Amino acid sequence: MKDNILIMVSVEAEREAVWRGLRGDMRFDVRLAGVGMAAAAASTAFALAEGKYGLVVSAGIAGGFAGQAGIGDIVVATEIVAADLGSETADGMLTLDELGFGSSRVPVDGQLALRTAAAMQAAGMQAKAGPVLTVATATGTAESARRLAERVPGAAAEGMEGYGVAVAARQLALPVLEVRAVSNAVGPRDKSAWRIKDALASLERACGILTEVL
Ligand SMILES: O=C(O)c1cccc(C(=O)CC[C@H]2O[C@@H](n3cnc4c(=O)[nH]cnc43)[C@H](O)[C@@H]2O)c1
Repeated sequence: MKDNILIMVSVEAEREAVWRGLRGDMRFDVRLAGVGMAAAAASTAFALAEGKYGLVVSAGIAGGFAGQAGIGDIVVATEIVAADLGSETADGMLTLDELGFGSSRVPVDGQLALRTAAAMQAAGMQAKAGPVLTVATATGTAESARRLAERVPGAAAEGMEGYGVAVAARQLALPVLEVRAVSNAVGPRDKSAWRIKDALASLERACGILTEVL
């Protein structure tokens, strides 16, 4: 890709891991989005107003859904889904699409997502392509994890920023990718079980592959 690429991460530790992986590739800018959809959308819009980019990437650590992505695995989003954005009803949740207020899903370039995941696999990484959820509240119970997996079949990972980054990119008709390294299982909250170092090491390696694929 000839155009510059904007990578949005939520916290400094992620930014450092991404930078190490990019090994000085000057096509990439890495910016802090903050935590959560709103901060991510605002920070991305600000970054896009300042620079000219051909692709926007949301990157960071994430929770992995059981049976889909384990600790240290990489998930490249095939779609970015705001999984808890909408309205609760007695019969379940209504998405933005069902409410007629736009869409809770942002499509990504499916070919690019598959190619990126395949390049990571070819380099020996545990990587897969699948839906990545954006949630306002990190999942903390088995029941919530089950409900989300049912709402979005094949959901592979959840983070808190992807949809915000993607909505900002979409305003300028820019393509978007989301790359997440799994630090914990989606389910009952147990911060002592988070393997942030492992996830950051995977994220670093994944970003090395991005320099070859993009
Ligand atoms: O404590 C640290 O050293 C540290 C280093 C890097 C990142 C963190 C974070 O806590 C980042 C928060 C960020 O992580 C995403 N995330 C991770 N797991 C989940 C999850 O199970 N559900 C939702 N989001 C998750 C999320 O995108 C947060 O913004 C700490």
